[in-house]
Amino acid sequence: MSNRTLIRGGLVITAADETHADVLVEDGRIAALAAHGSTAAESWAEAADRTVDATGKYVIPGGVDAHTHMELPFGGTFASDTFETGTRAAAWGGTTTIVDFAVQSVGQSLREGLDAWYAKADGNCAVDYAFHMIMADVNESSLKEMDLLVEEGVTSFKLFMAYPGVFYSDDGQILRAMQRGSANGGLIMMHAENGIAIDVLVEQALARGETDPRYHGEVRKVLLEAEATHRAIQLARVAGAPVYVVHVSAEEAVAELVAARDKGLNVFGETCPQYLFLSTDNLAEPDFEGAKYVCSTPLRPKEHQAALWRGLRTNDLQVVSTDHCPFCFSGQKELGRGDFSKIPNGLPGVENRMDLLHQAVLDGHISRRRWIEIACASPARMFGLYPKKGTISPGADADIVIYDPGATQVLSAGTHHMNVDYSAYEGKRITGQVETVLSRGETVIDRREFTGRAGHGVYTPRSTCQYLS
Ligand SMILES: NC(=O)NCCC(=O)O
Ligand SMILES: [Zn+2]
Ligand SMILES: [Zn+2]
Repeated sequence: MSNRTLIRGGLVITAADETHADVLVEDGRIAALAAHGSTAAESWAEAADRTVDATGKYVIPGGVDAHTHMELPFGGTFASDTFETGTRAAAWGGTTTIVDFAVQSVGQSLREGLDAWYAKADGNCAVDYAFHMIMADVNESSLKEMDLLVEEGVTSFKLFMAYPGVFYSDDGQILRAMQRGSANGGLIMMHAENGIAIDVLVEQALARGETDPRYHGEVRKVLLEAEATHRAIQLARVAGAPVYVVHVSAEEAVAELVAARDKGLNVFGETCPQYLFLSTDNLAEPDFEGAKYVCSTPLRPKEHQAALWRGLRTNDLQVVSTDHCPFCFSGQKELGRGDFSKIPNGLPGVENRMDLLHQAVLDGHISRRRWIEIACASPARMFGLYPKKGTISPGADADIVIYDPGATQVLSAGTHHMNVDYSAYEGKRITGQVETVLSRGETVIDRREFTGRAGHGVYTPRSTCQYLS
């Protein structure tokens, strides 16, 4: 027997439309939409097993966070959210799909790395999940394996121009991976920073006794992000491949993307809430507090934010992901006391993205529909999940958030659900809050109570990029 939920009275917002409509959910999928009070909607009300009242609320697609690092090994420790805690926090924040990064270490096959990530996530997730593959060892054998992964639904590969000796690939390796991706449909995601030059500057800074967290931002220079972004784009052109630049933070890097896109190239960019809302002022906080804000690419001076917002409005940046990679201040960030280069890189944020971007709507940076586009629809299209994920339309998975646009909240480690002992946004006032969340029709947050379970979330294979022109 089928199971029917009716979501009544809300304003349905997708990337394309805003409509006053009721939404019928049947067996985990969206069955139909109809105007409030229409004959169809009234007939559903009689037949529904359950009705959710969304009067005065937004009815939006569940968020798609295309950049998370649950349990990532980094700098001698592990990101503090497991798939269980991290996906539960994602649900609390209105995100119903994450795309996490499986890691190939040097000397490993892609298969070994990917299987390890399947095992970490299996049976533990509260919301649906998929994987990108980090390639740390591009060689004949791993290049061949890319074809198999694309067939299996792992259709994107992150390469690093940074972190020599850990994840770094040289230009020849990058070109080869791009050529392979061009042939098999895999999308190359690029961490664009000149890591060789950065390591020289790190060594020189430490030799001068510059050990505080703020020097992390000073050595990872804007020019070295812009140079790497430019180089990544030129390599992609040579390979005839698209490229997606992750965690863009600098105005000069945005300019490289704009110039390439103006030429009609399939060059894409993602930024993250930390670059939109935080700055080098945070990195400079005294008493080692700046360590909470150490990530790469680094936070930039506030003046860069305008270019990021503009890029999001003009679609020169298509996606906002979190790069959620939490490390506790106590015991983890502290590994870098006396040497900023030993601070594990990454910020928590999977729970905060939808709210921060709603605040950006209220602050006039983006429209409501653009909020849904950059947080739900575009990441789904970019990574082959659309329209199953990222929208509210018949046939799509019933991943739905009832969002209260008038509720107020204060972000804090005292109330968040991420497994980390600080909030990067401590004390920030937000208007808007997730009220209820459905994941494939199951209620995982019910009027601000967690009703989900580890194991509800399923692995979701992806098709290739749906964003190419
Ligand atoms: N971004 C960051 O600082 N940590 C996670 C790893 C990466 O995305 O480069
Ligand atoms: Zn990165
Ligand atoms: Zn990352």
